Amino acid sequence: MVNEQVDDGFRPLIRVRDLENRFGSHVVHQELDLDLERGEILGVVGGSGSGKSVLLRSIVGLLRPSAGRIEVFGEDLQQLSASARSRVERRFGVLFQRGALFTSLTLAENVALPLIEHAGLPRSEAEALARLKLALAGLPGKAATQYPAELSGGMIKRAALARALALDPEVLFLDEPTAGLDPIGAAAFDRLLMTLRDALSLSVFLITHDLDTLYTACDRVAVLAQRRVLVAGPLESVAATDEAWIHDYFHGPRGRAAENAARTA
Ligand SMILES: Nc1ncnc2c1ncn2[C@@H]1O[C@H](COP(=O)(O)OP(=O)(O)OP(=O)(O)O)[C@@H](O)[C@H]1O
Repeated sequence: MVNEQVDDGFRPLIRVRDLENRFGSHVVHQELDLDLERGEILGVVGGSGSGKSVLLRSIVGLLRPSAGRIEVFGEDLQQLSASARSRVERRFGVLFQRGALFTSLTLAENVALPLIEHAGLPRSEAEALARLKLALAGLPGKAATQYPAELSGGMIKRAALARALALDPEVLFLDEPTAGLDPIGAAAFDRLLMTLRDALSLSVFLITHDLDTLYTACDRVAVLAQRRVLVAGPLESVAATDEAWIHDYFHGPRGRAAENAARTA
């Protein structure tokens, strides 16, 4: 694997080595290595079914890998006790592919839930803090009392982001956050992500099929193919890799359009 890392003298925040994930005889990952550096937005791309979401679930502790090592903040997740692991996992914020908000709760109640359940805050304080998180995610004040069904797709994504930020995470995991958004909404979400990364010193693991996001928001890109991370590095060097899927992805009509848009921006 080619893994051009940011040489800032620190260990990577997340270090995945020799990861294997299999479901029965279906091997999804084998000998997969990946680093997430502190403060970076890492774009994770790959064909449908290449194992991007499975990788995310392995790192955040929702799926036990078949083999390999996942170090987070310098600690090997498999070696930790359940309570130590849950302390590590509390430092993660996750936005899943379909947002996964509770439809029977208002946005403030949705965002307050982790604050009540995991931080033990009383409801009134949790909901006050939830309103701040919703504002941080760019939602107007009145959104706090609205239900998910009353909102546009873009607002739902922002609310899910607010919930992912509820416990002040250090690392944010996003699974296709701009899927289903119109190009203007997607570009606004990309800008919000960069602003939050800078303001909150976040590190971001971002699964995306959105080429514009890769060009505008990501510091590095990792390509999943052939059960592993085939290449990881700055976008220009990844796009120049001589491999059929990578070539078609970055140099097809959509890839060229995204590159031109980024150049003229
Ligand atoms: N719980 C599971 N049981 C069995 N197979 C699974 C399970 N979860 C994922 N898989 C399989 O693992 C493979 C990788 O799935 P994954 O969802 O990670 O792909 P992906 O790269 O995120 O795809 P997409 O871009 O379409 O979202 C798929 O073949 C999927 O069917």
